[in-house]
Amino acid sequence: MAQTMFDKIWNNHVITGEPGEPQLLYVDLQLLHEVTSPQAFEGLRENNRRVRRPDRTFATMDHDVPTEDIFNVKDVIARKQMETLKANCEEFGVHLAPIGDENQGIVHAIGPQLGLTQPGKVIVCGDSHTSTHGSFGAIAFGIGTSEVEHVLATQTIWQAKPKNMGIRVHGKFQPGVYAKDLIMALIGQNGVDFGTGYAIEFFGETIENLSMEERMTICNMVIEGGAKSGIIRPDQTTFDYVRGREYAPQDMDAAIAHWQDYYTDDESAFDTIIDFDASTLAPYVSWGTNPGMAIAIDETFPEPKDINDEKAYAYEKLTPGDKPEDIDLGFAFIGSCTNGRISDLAIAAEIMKGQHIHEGMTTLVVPASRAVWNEAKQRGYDKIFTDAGCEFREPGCSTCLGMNPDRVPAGVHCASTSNRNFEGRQGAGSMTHLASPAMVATAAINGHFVDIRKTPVHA
Ligand SMILES: CC(C)[C@H](C(=O)O)[C@@H](O)C(=O)O
Ligand code: SF4
Repeated sequence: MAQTMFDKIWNNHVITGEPGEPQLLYVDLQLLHEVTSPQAFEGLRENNRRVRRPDRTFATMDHDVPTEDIFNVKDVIARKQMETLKANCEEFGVHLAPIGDENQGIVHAIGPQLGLTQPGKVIVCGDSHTSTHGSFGAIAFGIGTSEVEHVLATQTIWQAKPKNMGIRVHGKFQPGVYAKDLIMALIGQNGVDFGTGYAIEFFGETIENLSMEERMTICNMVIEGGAKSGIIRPDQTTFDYVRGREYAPQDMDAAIAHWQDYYTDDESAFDTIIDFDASTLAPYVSWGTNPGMAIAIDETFPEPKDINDEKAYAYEKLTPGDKPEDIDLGFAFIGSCTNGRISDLAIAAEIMKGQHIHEGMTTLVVPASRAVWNEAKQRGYDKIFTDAGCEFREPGCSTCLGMNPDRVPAGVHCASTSNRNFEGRQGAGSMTHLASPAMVATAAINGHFVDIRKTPVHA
């Protein structure tokens, strides 16, 4: 029977258990952050256990980082979580990239950047956007804190195998359309649960032509469409990205040969397939309180179809029939594990160069990692952003969620490159509108969204 890449990597990691039932998988890499690891370490301590493979475990700090003044953690809970992570990593011998460290950053940015994220691996983290790492041709998914403890203790995890969905994408993006729009459109058109029970492999010419960073954006958000994982076949783009990174395989040629063993046999291996034409895709903007409530920039807000839509309109203070241009923005956020990498900042910088953000707008540009921060400074983006009236911050999750001081005030609409627009996500009473970095940068300048296909600047 034909097998997908997901099936093959899965089968190669099964330790015990029958097909069709939960199986025990070997875990190649566990990433940790300060929010979901404290109880897991506490559990180890209580049971007098150690970390089974510290060399396959890597920790960083991201969610709680105060990006304006990183060493001045005023919030008591945040400080406690970070101090606890540091103490736990010391006690259990786990490598930690703390605040200020060259390798620190959002956990889903640093895995790829360090070469820890590789094709063929099973990668877990106590964080839902772990799906990001699947863009390298790995099985990657988020787990709960009790599972974090299980993996720390045993380097294994019990899992029921999801079904396989293939999303075949063809056609070239119009200028001003990006990977973010592709994944937002898939969720906007198919709903926040279309992927439930599935691992999704993205393939086709459009995907093959994307950079690794764009592929990461797509897999990052599959979880918002309900999927367990996203996965993309590793190719030359992947190999070139991994090669030479700190934790990359010593013998890349042997590794590449091995990774190619995992390729999906043929399309009959998928339980279901969706076709998507990228050539007619427009930039997307979310209007509501989940990522499925999103439309193309040239559409109008839909009539509410259920009570959830009605509630979303009431929360967002928007009216069906209005357009994304009508949203009166007060805040813009460029960052997060979805769109806080160097190529995202490059696009935003290109647009912001010589421009100024709209009067009354607050705009935060927050690199996903220290390495991105360094690179952005080297390229002079920090100056472009500050000259344009933005704040260029230190790396962390920042305004993606209100766990640190970078919050959107109540009643303010925020154009955001992040991945979730839930009620209060960016601060109590804040209203989030998800979009690509180019859309958000342009919106910051205009004070409202515009159809960037009609503006001259596209990076
Ligand atoms: C804090 C963490 C558990 C959470 C997640 O799992 O995704 C966060 O990263 C998020 O994006 O909401
Ligand atoms: S950047 Fe946002 S989505 Fe990503 S890990 Fe941090 S809080 Fe979660």
